[in-house]
Amino acid sequence: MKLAKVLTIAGSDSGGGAGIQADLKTFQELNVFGMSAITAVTAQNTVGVHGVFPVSTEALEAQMDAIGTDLAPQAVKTGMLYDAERIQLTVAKIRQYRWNLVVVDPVMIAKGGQTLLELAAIRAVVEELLPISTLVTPNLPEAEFLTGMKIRNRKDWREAAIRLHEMGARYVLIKGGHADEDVEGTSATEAVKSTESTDAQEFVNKRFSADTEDDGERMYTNQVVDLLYDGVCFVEYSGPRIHTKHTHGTGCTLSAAITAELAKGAGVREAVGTAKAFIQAALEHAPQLGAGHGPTLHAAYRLHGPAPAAGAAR
Ligand SMILES: Nc1ncnc2c1ncn2[C@@H]1O[C@H](COP(=O)(O)OP(=O)(O)OP(=O)(O)O)[C@@H](O)[C@H]1O
Ligand SMILES: Cc1ncc(COP(=O)(O)O)c(N)n1
Repeated sequence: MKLAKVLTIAGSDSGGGAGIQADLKTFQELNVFGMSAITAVTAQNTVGVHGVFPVSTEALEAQMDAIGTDLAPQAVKTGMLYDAERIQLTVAKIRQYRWNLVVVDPVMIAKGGQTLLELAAIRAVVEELLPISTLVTPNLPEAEFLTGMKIRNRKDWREAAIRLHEMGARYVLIKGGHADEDVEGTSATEAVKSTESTDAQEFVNKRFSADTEDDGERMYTNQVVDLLYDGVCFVEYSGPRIHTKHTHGTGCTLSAAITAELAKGAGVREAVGTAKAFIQAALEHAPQLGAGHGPTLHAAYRLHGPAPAAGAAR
């Protein structure tokens, strides 16, 4: 059988747990041929992000052209795109080369709170990236940023998915890793307050004014649930919450696994189920590295098999 080719357009994580490194490890584990276009280099370890160095737009364009003119990928994933200029360039190349299976992980803020996407670029994510995406995979704070609404309960969660679908994403997966946090104090609202860009403040504040009443069902605590919406149906993927601080790169790994499965021909529902089992196993067997938030074990799904009860859709 022909080997499926997959491209990740994302930032490099020197610590190896997230970004390009997590994506390529995941692609390898799921038997697809991984390729990369690097948007920014981060100096990062389990303790935090110590530096962010954007790659020139010329260098980013040259990487995407090199792949587009020779190694046509079956599916593409975007991760940390850093700013509006790099988002616009990425969208232009996706259109030029007709890459039409596109998984967008709208990476904005690292687990440690450091900004990985300039706030002024949120407008470009909404207006340019979402309309060309097959699937968008925000975590809860990112879903709040993109929709402008607070997500306090399961009713809000579904409402946010509907809004993201209306904004142009064909499928929406809102991940629940952050559902055990204090929703009032999410990094989304805190980050808006601290930004120096008035354009970003105006844009995000306007979006946050569309608030909803807190009258829905409560969030989940013992389970981690990811919610998929296709414009008609909701599907929940549920697995036991693993109580660990080693969750660095879980979002990158999940979306990379989905991309790999789509490239091999799976449908979105099936691909998300496999990816959820992949990340569950990777978290359960996290190698306990570093002094801070360590990485997961990307080889765990192959070495130990899918974790029981992971990836169950209902
Ligand atoms: N403690 C946990 N136990 C089990 N599954 C988890 C846990 N934390 C996250 N997950 C799973 O990991 C995936 C990523 O979820 P999360 O909401 O943490 O995304 P994220 O914040 O984008 O990740 P990151 O920013 O670390 O890359 C989801 O499939 C989620 O269900
Ligand atoms: C280059 C890069 N891309 C993505 C993330 C998000 O991962 P996390 O939220 O676990 O820090 C990251 N830290 N670094």
